[in-house]
Amino acid sequence: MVKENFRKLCGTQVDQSVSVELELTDKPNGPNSSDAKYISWLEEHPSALTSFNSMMTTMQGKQIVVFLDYDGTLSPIVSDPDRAFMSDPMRSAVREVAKHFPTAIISGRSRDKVYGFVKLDEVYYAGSHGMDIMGPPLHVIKKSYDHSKYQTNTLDEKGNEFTIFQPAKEYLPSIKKMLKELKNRTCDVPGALVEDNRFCISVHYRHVLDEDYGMLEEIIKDVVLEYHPCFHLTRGKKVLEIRPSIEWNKGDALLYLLDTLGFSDSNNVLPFYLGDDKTDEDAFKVLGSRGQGYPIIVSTTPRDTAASHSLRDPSDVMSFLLRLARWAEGLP
Ligand SMILES: O=P(O)(O)OC[C@H]1O[C@H](O[C@H]2O[C@H](CO)[C@@H](O)[C@H](O)[C@H]2O)[C@H](O)[C@@H](O)[C@@H]1O
Repeated sequence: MVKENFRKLCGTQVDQSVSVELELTDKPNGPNSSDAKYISWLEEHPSALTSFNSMMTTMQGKQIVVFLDYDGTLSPIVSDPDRAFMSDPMRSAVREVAKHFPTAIISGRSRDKVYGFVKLDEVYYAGSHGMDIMGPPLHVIKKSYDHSKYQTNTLDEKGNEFTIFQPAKEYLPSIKKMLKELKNRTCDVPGALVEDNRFCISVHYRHVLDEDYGMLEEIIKDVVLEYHPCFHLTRGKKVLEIRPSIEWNKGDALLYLLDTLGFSDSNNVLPFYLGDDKTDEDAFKVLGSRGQGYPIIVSTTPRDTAASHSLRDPSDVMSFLLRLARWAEGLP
């Protein structure tokens, strides 16, 4: 019964890191079958580097806005989540892009943690899968978004004005309780790591032995069921994430930021969204349904995706950002 409920909570989502592993080891048609699959997938999701010039032909007269995921996009996936540092060259590339175009980072991490990794004041940040947004000050731009209940205008330490938008504010007391409970109950599962992402919680199992995984899953589903239906569970790369059950995801965060930047109904905006994980698919779909911009998936393996284009890894992402910045300067 509990298991059934747990399946309901998780939906039919598949842990992509698991499917990637299967893909790499299961090569029924010989050693090159995964390469062949990747090549045919590339035909449907061409590289944003090789398609760069043709993409740019649609840019004329349009305002580019750049949205970036963090883990797996601006920083490679590493075994210790606290050490997913951004390289200096990547930081420079993001800084270059942000000089020319409004740029935002939308991550599952807490906003403070992403800022701690990126350390750039010239970009906007949306943490907790978009449930904690630091965006442009609302009084200076056209505002068509009515979420004043969750918005506050404020100043940063340097006196810059900005707006904080937190649509899951009222869930904070429950999240704190869950966090404590999860930390207490998982401390006997070797390798399990509970990460506080402020408006959501990640439980990492990358270092949990296969034989202990079931026990960890049982603990998490017990805790989530206690708070169900106010919270639900989603899956990422070797991580289970507990999130408030509000209708708000990275796609909504993208729309909110476009709106606060003054582009809610504009046909003259061209958003790029670069991301590697399932949660980024919500943003890809939003761009698809607006029929605007370029959703770009970062992946070395073929994946089911709503993205139109692809990049292989963070190093490709860096090349793409530098190319975009050069294009803005009128350089080839
Ligand atoms: O939306 P994102 O910025 O992509 O954040 C999603 C999750 O990323 C982090 O976990 C993932 O990256 C870790 C570091 O490379 C890796 O160790 C882990 O296995 C991955 O799942 C982050 O720690 C999570 O809290 C985010 O939700």
